[in-house]
Amino acid sequence: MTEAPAATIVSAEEAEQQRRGLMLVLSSPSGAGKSTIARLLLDKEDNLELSISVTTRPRRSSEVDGVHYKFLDPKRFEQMREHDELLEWAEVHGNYYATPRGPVEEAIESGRDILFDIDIQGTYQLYDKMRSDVVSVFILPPSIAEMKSRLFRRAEDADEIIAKRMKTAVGEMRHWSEYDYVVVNDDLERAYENVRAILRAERLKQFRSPKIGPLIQGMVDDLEMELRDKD
Ligand SMILES: Nc1ncnc2c1ncn2[C@@H]1O[C@H](COP(=O)(O)OP(=O)(O)OP(=O)(O)O)[C@@H](O)[C@H]1O
Ligand SMILES: Nc1nc2c(ncn2[C@@H]2O[C@H](COP(=O)(O)O)[C@@H](O)[C@H]2O)c(=O)[nH]1
Repeated sequence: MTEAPAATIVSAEEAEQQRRGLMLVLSSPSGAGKSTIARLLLDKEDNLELSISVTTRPRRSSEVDGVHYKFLDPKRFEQMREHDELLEWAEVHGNYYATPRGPVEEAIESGRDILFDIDIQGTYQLYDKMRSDVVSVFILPPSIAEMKSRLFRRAEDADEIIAKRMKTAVGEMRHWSEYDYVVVNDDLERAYENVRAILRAERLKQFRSPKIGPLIQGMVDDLEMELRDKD
């Protein structure tokens, strides 16, 4: 009897490569530590890149144009908005921020995961446009006092800007339950490991790799046929 060719999932890597990239969204009130966690993830995780936002906010001394943000004047920001070049945009703490559309669409079509450090307004817009691609994580500080002291220790913003950010925090924190996951950033290493675990598990959700289903079915069919032949 001629044996049917065995179906096989060639490798876990190949199965993984066939999937669409996912959009990992990190949000938090200012000072909870989402940018710090984002940096650790980007350092350690292959196949994960940052969505570099555009903003009209002035550059901080520690920031590099084109690496942390693309810094634009309000006129150029408005042009991008009018030309539909932005996937989402929002006014946050009195400045404009937005996600350029092109790099995100290119990454997820090519199976590369993309990390967003964006606020709740932007997250809602991504939910509206591409909910099944989005995995959202809300980062919480262990306490409001610690969040405030982190903002002062960071020493990047003037006191009145910190006061404005604390005010905005109230509205932002009310939306924590709209996120897929909540991670408390008390111990940085543990918080980072939790977000990493979320990313790794989400990559394996079966609906992200639609081609894996027929391969699994083929293996089951092969085994069934082999057992039937032996009977
Ligand atoms: N677990 C932690 N323990 C102590 N300090 C932390 C922890 N996580 C982050 N920090 C520090 O807190 C400060 C704020 O962190 P970060 O800039 O990542 O906050 P953020 O949520 O991105 O704020 P923003 O929205 O204002 O950019 C930084 O100085 C960072 O080094
Ligand atoms: N909706 C969007 N929000 C964004 C984007 N880029 C950053 N942000 C959020 O703005 C605040 C302030 O950021 P900061 O760098 O000035 O501290 C923070 O909540 C960010 O997550 C964006 O493209 N869209």
